Amino acid sequence: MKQLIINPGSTSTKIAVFEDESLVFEKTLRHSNEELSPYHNVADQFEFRKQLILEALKENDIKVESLNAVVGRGGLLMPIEGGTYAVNDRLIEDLKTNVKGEHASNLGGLIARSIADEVNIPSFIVDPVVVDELDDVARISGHPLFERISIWHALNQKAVARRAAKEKFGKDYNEMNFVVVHLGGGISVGAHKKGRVIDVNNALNGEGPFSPERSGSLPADELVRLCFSGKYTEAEIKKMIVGKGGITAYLGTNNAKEVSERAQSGDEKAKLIYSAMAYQVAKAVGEYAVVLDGEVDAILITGGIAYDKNFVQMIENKVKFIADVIAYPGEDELLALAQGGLRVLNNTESAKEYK
Ligand SMILES: Nc1ncnc2c1ncn2[C@@H]1O[C@H](COP(=O)(O)OP(=O)(O)OP(=O)(O)O)[C@@H](O)[C@H]1O
Ligand SMILES: CCCC(=O)O
Repeated sequence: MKQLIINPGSTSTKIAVFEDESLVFEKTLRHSNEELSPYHNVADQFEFRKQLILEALKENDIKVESLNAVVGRGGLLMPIEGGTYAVNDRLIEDLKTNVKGEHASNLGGLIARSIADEVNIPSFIVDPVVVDELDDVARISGHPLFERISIWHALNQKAVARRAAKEKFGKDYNEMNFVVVHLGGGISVGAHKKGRVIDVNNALNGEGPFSPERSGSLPADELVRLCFSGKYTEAEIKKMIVGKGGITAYLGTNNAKEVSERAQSGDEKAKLIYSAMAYQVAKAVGEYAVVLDGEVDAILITGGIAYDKNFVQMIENKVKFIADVIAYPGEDELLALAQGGLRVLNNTESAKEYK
């Protein structure tokens, strides 16, 4: 079975073609702040990203007609259990209307369906960012008007945790306790207890460590003051939290690799901010280790920034007293999406219906 896989992230669109589980072709289409800045919202990037994908397929002589399915990473939907979902009209409607807000992965389902429909093949999404397995106690925020919700890098965190369980421990994911850290354009840290993620920072709505383009948790009183200062619109303040927060706000770039290089070549501000990001991630690891009652089999660090050994080392120095740190740079998301689609195409699983 040949599938096109589409994984739109905040700063990139990763694509691949798999023949069953074998990779035929893979490409990361990177999008700089400058390229994305003309688009007012994520949905406006639909045509831009779709055309880049079609061009990449053409350049590599892959015909859309040769595909059996298209799988996209989705999306900010209603909270749902994990699994593979057929992209139905309801799902498209919710992605188009941003039912739970804007997110790059909303484009995954939209572009997958659009390409698949042209050649009459099925389209799917797998383990979207809204997979919700929180313990009830973790939902309590501190005020009844605010409920904590689960928005995180579910697909990659789970794929990496399954891989570590199998490769490093020879066990099933459901037997293990891990703290998993995803370091991408956004950062999420999750407590995986016997196959369920019982607590995780909402990486999209101002919780947890800051990241290349998100502020993470901010001092609440200061934030309220800013909101009522009359200096900023609601949209501008939201952008300070997601899109133009974190490293982007401090250093004017969302490129952590560039910041790492600047830090190493003597830029003191870059060094301070980059170290502060590692410091906040390490603090979060400690927090989620407590969620697991200190029973942590390993700390897994993944995502694009995990390619930076110095950054991983900064975290490891602070958390190695908890458990061993294992780095999985990049991500297993493309394969995880392909496997999700394949389970349905091979009839080992039925596609779930999004209602
Ligand atoms: N060798 C490296 N050293 C430091 N940072 C790196 C390195 N390679 C990639 N990165 C950084 O990783 C970040 C992108 O990570 P990733 O590709 O996981 O994010 P994304 O898919 O765009 O967003 P998200 O993971 O939040 O959905 C960028 O800031 C990039 O500069
Ligand atoms: C929080 C879900 C994934 C992301 O936006 O980085």
